[in-house]
Amino acid sequence: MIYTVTLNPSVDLIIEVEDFQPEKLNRTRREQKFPGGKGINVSRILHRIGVETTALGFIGGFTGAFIRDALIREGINIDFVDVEEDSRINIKLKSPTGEETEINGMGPVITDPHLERFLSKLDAIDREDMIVFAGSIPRSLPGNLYEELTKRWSEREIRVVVDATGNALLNVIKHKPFLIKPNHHELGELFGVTLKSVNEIIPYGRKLVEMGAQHVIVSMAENGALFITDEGTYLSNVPKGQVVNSVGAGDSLVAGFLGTYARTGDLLEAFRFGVATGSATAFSQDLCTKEQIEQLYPRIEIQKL
Ligand SMILES: Nc1ncnc2c1ncn2[C@@H]1O[C@H](COP(=O)(O)OP(=O)(O)OP(=O)(O)O)[C@@H](O)[C@H]1O
Ligand SMILES: O=P(O)(O)OC[C@@]1(O)O[C@H](CO)[C@@H](O)[C@@H]1O
Repeated sequence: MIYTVTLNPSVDLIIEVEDFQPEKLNRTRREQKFPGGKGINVSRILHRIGVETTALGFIGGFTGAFIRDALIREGINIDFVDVEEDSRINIKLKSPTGEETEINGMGPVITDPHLERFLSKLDAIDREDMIVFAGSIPRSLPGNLYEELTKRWSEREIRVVVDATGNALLNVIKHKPFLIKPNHHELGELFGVTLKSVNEIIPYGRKLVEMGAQHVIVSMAENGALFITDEGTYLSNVPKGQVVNSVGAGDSLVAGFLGTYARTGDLLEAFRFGVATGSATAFSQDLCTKEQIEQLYPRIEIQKL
């Protein structure tokens, strides 16, 4: 079982305007709503590729009901803690020229009893399972929550995956997470540098392995992705195509990787399938389907550097 944790799920409201004008009345010409949040996206993809998953986290109010109903309709196992306030709405504003602007909400207050209820659900996890902590930590929860949980589960030899930014990511690395997946901007931010070329990115990605991460994927959008382990560094291309909606592309990469690794135990195969999954989502309105991944998969090539 792959458990995903989304501490701050969202309704992702994707809106498209003809020609966005600040300080004017703008009208949408297309709108879509999806259950969102990084861990939830990982679970949605895992389910589509036939891997057992349960989505954990906190949901509340009418938006929480939308998220719950949408996931149940898709057949995804969920085990959320209910909170009193509404789950957030995250706005993804797209313009026809391809620019994407995001406004992510704060989310509901999570109290100590909510947190206790959530933590007790994690007791069910055992050695064969994996747990994915993905997305930002809401302000009402301790900022070191991922660190504490990664330490706890890694010590029990459970594979922990963390997709977060800044200190929430930096502080988990010493506890030897199975996988972390910063994009190249996030990697640069961790070290206070701006990284532009693959050659600049590689040494910083390797540092994360030296600091404790077992496997690191650095995604670089249309410039491919790097997979870095103790044993070596690998570069993947990405297929060329029309980006329709990149929201969730990074989460899809994580899900494709983990799902394939859980099935085959083959890290490079997992990386290749993961990249195909990320691109398939970038080229779709919603998250991608298994068929879309399989179409792109033959176009992905991995080379050892
Ligand atoms: N322009 C693109 N063309 C092809 N594939 C893409 C493109 N952009 C993203 N992808 C795919 O999505 C994966 C993740 O993209 P990216 O590096 O943008 O991660 P991210 O910033 O975590 O994503 P997001 O936050 O949008 O979910 C890439 O490795 C690639 O497979
Ligand atoms: O605010 P966070 O938790 O950092 O990110 C949340 C979010 O932007 O990430 C997902 C895409 O990766 C979206 O579904 C969701 O809206």
